[in-house]
Amino acid sequence: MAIQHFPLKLVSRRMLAPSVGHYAFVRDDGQPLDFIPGQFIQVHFQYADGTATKRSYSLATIHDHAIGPGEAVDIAVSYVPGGAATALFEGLEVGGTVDASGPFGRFCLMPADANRRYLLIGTGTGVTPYRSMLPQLAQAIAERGIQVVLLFGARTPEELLYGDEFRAFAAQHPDHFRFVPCFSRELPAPGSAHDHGDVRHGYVQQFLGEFAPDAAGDIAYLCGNPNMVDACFESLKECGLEVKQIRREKYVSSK
Ligand SMILES: Cc1cc2nc3c(=O)[nH]c(=O)nc-3n(C[C@H](O)[C@H](O)[C@H](O)COP(=O)(O)OP(=O)(O)OC[C@H]3O[C@@H](n4cnc5c(N)ncnc54)[C@H](O)[C@@H]3O)c2cc1C
Repeated sequence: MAIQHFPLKLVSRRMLAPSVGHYAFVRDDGQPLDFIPGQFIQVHFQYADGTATKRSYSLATIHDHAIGPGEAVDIAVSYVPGGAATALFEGLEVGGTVDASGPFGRFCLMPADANRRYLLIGTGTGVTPYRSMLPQLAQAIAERGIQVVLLFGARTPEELLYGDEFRAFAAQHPDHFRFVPCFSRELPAPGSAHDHGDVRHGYVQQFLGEFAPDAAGDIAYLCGNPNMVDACFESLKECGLEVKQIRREKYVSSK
């Protein structure tokens, strides 16, 4: 898939959590954006001294092929105190544009996968590739009857990005898709929206063993905080998964 350089115009934005924004752009050059769910784009800008820099953002768009002209190119941006791209995104108004390139990356579901189960593990905005993969997962459920476990690490219930959407998908596929939020700081209040039983209190890596990772049938995806990715990678290898069965995307700063 050819890498392209294109302008993105902001169409709308909303807060997903106190410090995470959902940004919906359209390509301002009227062209489609070919991508495979799980891939990311880069946003190019300059520091105050004029030095060029860029940051990477996973595509959150729920799609299973090219995003057509005028269709939304979605990303979720976590605001980092003092962050250069954070300042760019916080100051961006609807109608404003950013320079972007992409798509990049291989953190994707593979057509040749013959596994019985996907273990999808993410923290914070690291869950966005899985949002994008939902149509492909629905297809794999329909065609291959696969199981999917989504272990999503957030500090608090209000940081459960796209939680309603994942829960709705789980309700549509009750025998195949399990959504397990892990809250490191605070559990949902009894009776609140996220208080639906299948939640954990702690870090995602603490609960991997509960799902009995299985070298014979599993492929695991790890996305987000680099420490989480490393910890889960080691745990999964100890469970017998081969490196090729563990696909990783670390959200490191690309300054
Ligand atoms: C493949 C890939 C995909 C990515 N996808 C996303 C995505 O979908 N959404 C998203 O929000 N980010 C994503 N990131 C991270 C993103 O590219 C930026 O690194 C991040 O947004 C910080 O950029 P910034 O310019 O605001 O902060 P910077 O100016 O780069 O950093 C400012 C300060 O904050 C620290 N810092 C940087 N990142 C973090 C962090 N996450 N937590 C705490 N401190 C931090 C830095 O060390 C530095 O001290 C991705 C990274 C990669 C490599």
